Amino acid sequence: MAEAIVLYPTPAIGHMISMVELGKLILTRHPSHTVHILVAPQPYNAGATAPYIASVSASNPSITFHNLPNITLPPTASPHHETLTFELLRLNNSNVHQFLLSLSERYNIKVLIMDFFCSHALSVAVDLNIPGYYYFTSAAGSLASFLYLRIIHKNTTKSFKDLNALLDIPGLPPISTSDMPKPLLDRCDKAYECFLDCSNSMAKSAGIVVNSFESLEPRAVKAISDGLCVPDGPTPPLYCIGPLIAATEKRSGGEAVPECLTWLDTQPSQSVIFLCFGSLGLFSMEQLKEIATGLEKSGQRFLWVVRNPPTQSHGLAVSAQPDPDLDSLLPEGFLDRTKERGLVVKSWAPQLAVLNHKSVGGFVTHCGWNSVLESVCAGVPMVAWPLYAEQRSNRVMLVQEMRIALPMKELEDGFVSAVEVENRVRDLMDSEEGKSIRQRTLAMKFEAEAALGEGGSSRVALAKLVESWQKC
Ligand SMILES: O=c1ccn([C@@H]2O[C@H](COP(=O)(O)OP(=O)(O)O[C@H]3O[C@H](CO)[C@@H](O)[C@H](O)[C@H]3O)[C@@H](O)[C@H]2O)c(=O)[nH]1
Repeated sequence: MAEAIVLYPTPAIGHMISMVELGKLILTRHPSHTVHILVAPQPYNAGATAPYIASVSASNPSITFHNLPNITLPPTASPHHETLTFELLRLNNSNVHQFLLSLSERYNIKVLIMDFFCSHALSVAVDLNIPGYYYFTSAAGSLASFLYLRIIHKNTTKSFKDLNALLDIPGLPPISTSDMPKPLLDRCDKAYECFLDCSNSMAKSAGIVVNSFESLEPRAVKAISDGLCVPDGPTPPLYCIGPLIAATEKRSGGEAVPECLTWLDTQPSQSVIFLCFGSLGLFSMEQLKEIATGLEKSGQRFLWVVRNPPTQSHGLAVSAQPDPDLDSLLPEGFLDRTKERGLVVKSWAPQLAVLNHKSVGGFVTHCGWNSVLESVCAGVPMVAWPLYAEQRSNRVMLVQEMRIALPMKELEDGFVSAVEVENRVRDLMDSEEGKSIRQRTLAMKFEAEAALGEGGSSRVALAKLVESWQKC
């Protein structure tokens, strides 16, 4: 029977791409395997996946996608969209069970690799005697804090929101409780319970694959590998196989080059700062105007992706957004006054191609981990402006531990002033501090290449990973 690897991503586009890249990577080293990817329905619009799935299917015959049925979610009191994701994936367990059973009639299933949001599926893998691994799509430092959550939970009765303390997590700089992901702040919330379950399941898995590389986060990797984050039992083997980022899209001859790339062609080398905030990040109109004022005053060249403000309280693009009307959103005359040195793109830009353009010299990012890795691989230093999920703790690591970003500092209510935008952008592009961050980021780019190259740490980790399930 042919050997099958089953991958179970979270259906959000950012998570799915990362997991598919893992599948492709396994196939490049072990072309005899087949990769089967489970596609759960999305609980909210987290980026259209259908065109992406179609293009991957067309160009990779060894990768097959399998849709799981739609599920109606019961109402939840939790205000966090993460709860919906956990719940939807939990309710799919019987479908996953069914799917694995039927696949096992035709294939020898070697492994089930789950995104951490799919943590409930570990019990299905255990039931069917299939090794269950996790794929962690964020930093090793974040993984350290997720694994250690169980221990923090045991050691206090208070919610993070009531603690106002610095957390001492192995392998990380001190992290303020307020920098923990929002869904973790209230221990009575369903989302907290889901993450805690996930922390417990991960500690019991056959292994954890993380999209990072050792020299980017040596302390966090060592703390996990040394067992410090799971002090009350064995730590599953850790495989740092990153950085895994989607390959830059190849353009066919007849395809139009996006305007922002032709505009970048006309700009001096490393002169432009790029501002883009992931697949879900949105700002209020007031905040957009403030960013515009800051950019204008900074005098720097910029390329800025602007979306409509949120219509719901989450501040996330949870439903498909129409393109913004820039004239009504941005300060009067802004576009005209900055047209010689700035370009505003509506809704979405080809980020990877932009970051790899020679004219781009800095990146203001929401600190989503894929964006961080893309920036590192392009050697572009960052200004860290976290918005949601684990991005606040990513900022702490990027600034204090990896030293490849400057922090954007917000006011207590989360608002960032024009002066802060102006200063931070200027600091990154034009100061001694910015220069040292640029050099360090460039060094990390070369470290990333070395990790993925022959004999590199990530290449070796991937070989060990595949070997681990061959033995089962
Ligand atoms: O205009 C845009 C906006 C985004 N992207 C791409 O979209 C992806 C965004 O991924 P990421 O930076 O990881 O952000 P999110 O989509 O917000 O990712 C979620 O998943 C990540 C990995 O787990 C977490 O680190 C984040 O906090 C979480 O929000 C990247 O590949 C970008 O290149 C574009 O190409 N153009």
